Amino acid sequence: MQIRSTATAEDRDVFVSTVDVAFGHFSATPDENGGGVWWAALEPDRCLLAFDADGRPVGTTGSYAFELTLPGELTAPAAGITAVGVVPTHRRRGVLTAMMRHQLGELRARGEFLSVLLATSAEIYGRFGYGPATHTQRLTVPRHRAAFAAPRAGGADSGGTGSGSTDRGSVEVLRRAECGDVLEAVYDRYRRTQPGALSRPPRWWALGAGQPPVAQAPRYIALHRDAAGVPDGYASYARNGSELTVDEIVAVDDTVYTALAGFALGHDLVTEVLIKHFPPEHPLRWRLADFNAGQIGNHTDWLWVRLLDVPRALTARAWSTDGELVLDVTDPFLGEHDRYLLTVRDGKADCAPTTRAPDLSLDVRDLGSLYLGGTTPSTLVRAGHVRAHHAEAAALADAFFRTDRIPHCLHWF
Ligand SMILES: CC(=O)SCCNC(=O)CCNC(=O)[C@H](O)C(C)(C)COP(=O)(O)OP(=O)(O)OC[C@H]1O[C@@H](n2cnc3c(N)ncnc32)[C@H](O)[C@@H]1OP(=O)(O)O
Repeated sequence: MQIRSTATAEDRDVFVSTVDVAFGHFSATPDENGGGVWWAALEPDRCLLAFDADGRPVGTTGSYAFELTLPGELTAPAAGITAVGVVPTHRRRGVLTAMMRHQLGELRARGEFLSVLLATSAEIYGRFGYGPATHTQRLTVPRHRAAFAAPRAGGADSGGTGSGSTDRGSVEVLRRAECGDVLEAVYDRYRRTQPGALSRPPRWWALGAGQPPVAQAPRYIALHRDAAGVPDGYASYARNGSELTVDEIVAVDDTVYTALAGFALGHDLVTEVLIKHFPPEHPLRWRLADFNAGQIGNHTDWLWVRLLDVPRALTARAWSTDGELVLDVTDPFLGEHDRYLLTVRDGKADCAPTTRAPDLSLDVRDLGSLYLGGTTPSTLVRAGHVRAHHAEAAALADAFFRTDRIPHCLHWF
C-alpha cells in the first residue's frame, strides 16, 4: 500500500470520490465560488490518499488546522481529523491502521501536539489513542411548559453574567444571507472562552463549508446585541412544522444564552422547541419553572482528543490546583511508555520525565478524555480504565484536572 498527500486538483477529486464510496453517499457539486459543499474547506497538503498494490485509491484521511480552546481560556493549535474512509471492498485489512500511523507521524513532524476528531462510531478511534473529551446533547421543551422561574437569588438586580442576570440587550431577526460576517465575529468571541471549542477559520464561513449556519442553507438568525448595540450572541433556527429547530446558540455569556433560548421558546406556531448542541450541565434547565419540561436527549460523545506530545499538551492548559502529580502514560499504538512529573504553580504546569512512583497509570486515550476536564480521573478509575496507586490518588488527580466550565464543542467538521 502507498500513502501520500494530495497535491493536485485531480487528487482532490479522487479524494472526494473515494470518501463518497467509503461513506456510500454522493457529494454535491460546488457553487460558482467553489463553496457550499462539505469538502470546500479541505486543506490539500493535509489530506492523505491510500492506494492498493494495483494503484487504486482505497482510503482517505485529512486534517484541518484548527485552534482548540483549553481550560484557562488558552488556545492551542489542534489538527482536526476528517474524511476518514476506506472503500467497502478493502475494509478490515489494516488500511485505516496504516493511515492513522502515517498521519500521526506527519502531524508530529509538523510539530503539532494535539489532534481531535468527531467519530462516526465510538469503537473506531480508542485503539489509535483518541478519547472522547466533550459531549453534546439536545434539549426539547414543549412550548406550553416553557415558562421561566423568577431567579431566586435576586439575579434581576445582580448585574452579573449568570443566566439569572437581567438581559439589557435586544434581539433582531435576520435571514442567514443578510448576516455578513457578524456570525463569524460572535462565534470567534465565544469560542475563545469556551474550553473544547474549535476555531472556525474564515474560509469555512466564506465557502459555506459544513453545516448551518456556516453553510448558507435557509435559516433565520436571532441576533442578540448588548445594551451598546454590539452583537454578542445568535441563535440559528428554522421552523419544521410544529417544531422550532435551533441548530446552535452561540453566546458570550449565560445571560445572552438564556435570552436567545427564551426567544426561541416564545416563537409562535410551534408546539415544541428543539435546541441542538445544548451544553451539558447548562443552567438553562434550572431557569424553567417546570424542570421536567426540559427533556435531554441524544447525549453523545462529540470531540475526541489525542495527545501527540504529552509534556507540550499538559503545559499548554491551565490547572486549578498547585502541587505535584505523577502520571505513568502508555501509548500502545505508538509503542511508547513514559512517566511524567507534573508540577503546577499558580495554575501553570511544568512537565518533566521522572522515575518517582506514579499517582496514576493510564493509557494516552484516557488522558485525552481527561485533558479538557470533560470527565474526571476518578470516573475512569471507577470504570477500571485508570489505575490509582494509592488511596488519595484519584481525588488528587480530580483536583488537578477540574475545570470551571465543562468543555463543549459545537463545530462539525
Ligand atoms: C473522523 C472521521 O472522519 S470519522 C469517519 C469514519 N469513517 C466511516 O465511518 C466510513 C465507513 N467506514 C470505513 O470507511 C471503515 O470501516 C473504517 C475507516 C471505519 C475502518 O477502516 P478499516 O481499514 O477497515 O480499519 P482497519 O482494518 O485498520 O481496522 C483496525 C481495527 O479497527 C476495527 N474497526 C475498524 N472500524 C471499525 C468499526 N466501524 N467498528 C468497530 N471496529 C472497527 C477493526 O476491526 C480492526 O480491529 P482489529 O485490529 O482488532 O482487527
